Amino acid sequence: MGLRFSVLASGSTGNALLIENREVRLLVDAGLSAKKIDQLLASRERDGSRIDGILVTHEHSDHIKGISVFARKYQIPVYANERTWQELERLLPKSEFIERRVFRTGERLDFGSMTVESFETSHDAAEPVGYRFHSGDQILSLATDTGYVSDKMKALLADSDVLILEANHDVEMLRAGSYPWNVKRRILSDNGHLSNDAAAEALCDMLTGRIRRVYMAHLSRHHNLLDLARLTMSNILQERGFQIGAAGSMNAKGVVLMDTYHDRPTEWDDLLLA
Ligand SMILES: O=c1ccn([C@@H]2O[C@H](COP(=O)(O)O)[C@@H](O)[C@H]2O)c(=O)[nH]1
Repeated sequence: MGLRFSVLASGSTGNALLIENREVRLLVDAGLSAKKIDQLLASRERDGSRIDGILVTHEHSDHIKGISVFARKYQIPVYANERTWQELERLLPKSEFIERRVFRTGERLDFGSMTVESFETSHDAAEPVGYRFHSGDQILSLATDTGYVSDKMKALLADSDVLILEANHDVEMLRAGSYPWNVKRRILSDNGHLSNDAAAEALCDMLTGRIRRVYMAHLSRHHNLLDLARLTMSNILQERGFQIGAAGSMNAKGVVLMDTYHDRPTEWDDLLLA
């Protein structure tokens, strides 16, 4: 059954991903106000009353800010692993009124005809995860907020039709930027965020034939630019012999690099399309 998704918002001002097939609709993270999430959903002609679950990647505010209000307003169950739940219970207002579901890291959960699998990422949160969504023979994977892509992650992510992958910063922009040194050190660490170069290097190991599109996600507004991320990643990939396909081209050869935005959703992506 066909999967489609829209990255509703991506970056440290708030993250949310909408994914659905004909029967099931899920949100991953709700890191913006509930009002803003309502607006973003409306712009994709959806609303909160038909969301079957909210999956949480980790407890940082840009991933959970709107969860409490949104989940309670529409009575949507929230899924996270045990250690993330411990943090959510501490951080979220009125968390006792949220429908609490445990999604253990590494397990698969069936949501009707959609199966979701979580996997460990490398970030300075209690138990951060990424997710893979299976519907029929289609797979979408999401890996943001990770300072490092392990071989285990690479093997999972390589087996995806479409990948949403963090490309947070340009290393030189970050080094020259105004963040305090301890913040820069954190971002650059294995428990921080992937740079454009690191994302491309990891991608080189993952482009083994299946991945057709990669969404460059969680870009810093201070230390990155969409064009710079695209150029840096394209250069590295092309140097290694990979072809970069044209966005929007139905018969794109090679991998297509796609944009995400802080403040507006991406167009629907039907995984079935070439
Ligand atoms: O003063 C700050 C600014 C940012 N952070 C954290 O750094 C990373 C990257 O942020 P970008 O906005 O993508 O540049 C993110 O995790 C922020 O939360 C910070 O800790 N302190």
